[in-house]
Amino acid sequence: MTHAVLKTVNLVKVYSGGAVPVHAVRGVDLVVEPGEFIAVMGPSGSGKSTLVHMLGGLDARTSGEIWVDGKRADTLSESAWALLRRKKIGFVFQFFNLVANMTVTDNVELPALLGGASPRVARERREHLLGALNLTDRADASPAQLSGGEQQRVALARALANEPSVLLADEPTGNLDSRNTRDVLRLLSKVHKDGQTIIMVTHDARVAGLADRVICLLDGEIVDDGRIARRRTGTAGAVIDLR
Ligand SMILES: Nc1ncnc2c1ncn2[C@@H]1O[C@H](COP(=O)(O)OP(=O)(O)OP(=O)(O)O)[C@@H](O)[C@H]1O
Repeated sequence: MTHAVLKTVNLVKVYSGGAVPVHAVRGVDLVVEPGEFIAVMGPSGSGKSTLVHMLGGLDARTSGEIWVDGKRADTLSESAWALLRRKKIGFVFQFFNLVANMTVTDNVELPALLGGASPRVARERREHLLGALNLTDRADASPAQLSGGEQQRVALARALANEPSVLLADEPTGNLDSRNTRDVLRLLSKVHKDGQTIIMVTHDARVAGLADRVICLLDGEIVDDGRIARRRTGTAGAVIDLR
């Protein structure tokens, strides 16, 4: 029997720094099976980013449990979380968050090296990813020399360099024009077909149409959780035309 890639039990986040506590996530129970592509939707302020950040250990939970690859994660120290993240979790954000003074090559190799890969393995993965993402000729560029779409593709390569158990994406196309959005979605769809588990926050119903399961949050609670029937071809690209 396979175990869940990610699991939460009664996960809660309260931001209590301000005058009034904000209950951002209220008791979320979630099981993510290997290979699922989940879109997280819901209105602004419904807790999407908070939930996904907690799943990756970027935001501490207030109470509840988080399990990553069958291991309890919410009780880990910050440094142990960082280690787990390097090995198991890839992140892509709306703003690309590349290291400005490093080349594309170094941006992509760094997480693999930090995750314990040998220089040879890091180089091989980088070559493969940049090739797959059509970025080989940009390998020596710095982020400032790249378009937004190219930067997001580099961010995707970086997030995948560790061969993570799960890719967490927070509005990955939120800052892109329609052509670059299509390119990034095509890539997400491709890695999903290759077996990558993905959880993606999006406001865009067309983007969510790529996923095979859509979770809707409202006021920090899951109010809908539905699997989308795939076409007979087995592709999930039923809503956005990725050709
Ligand atoms: N660091 C913080 N301190 C206090 N409150 C916060 C913090 N981060 C988020 N919040 C609040 O938590 C709630 C959930 O925010 P969150 O960003 O997770 O929602 P979201 O669904 O991702 O919104 P959006 O679609 O606008 O990005 C909101 O009320 C927000 O104002």
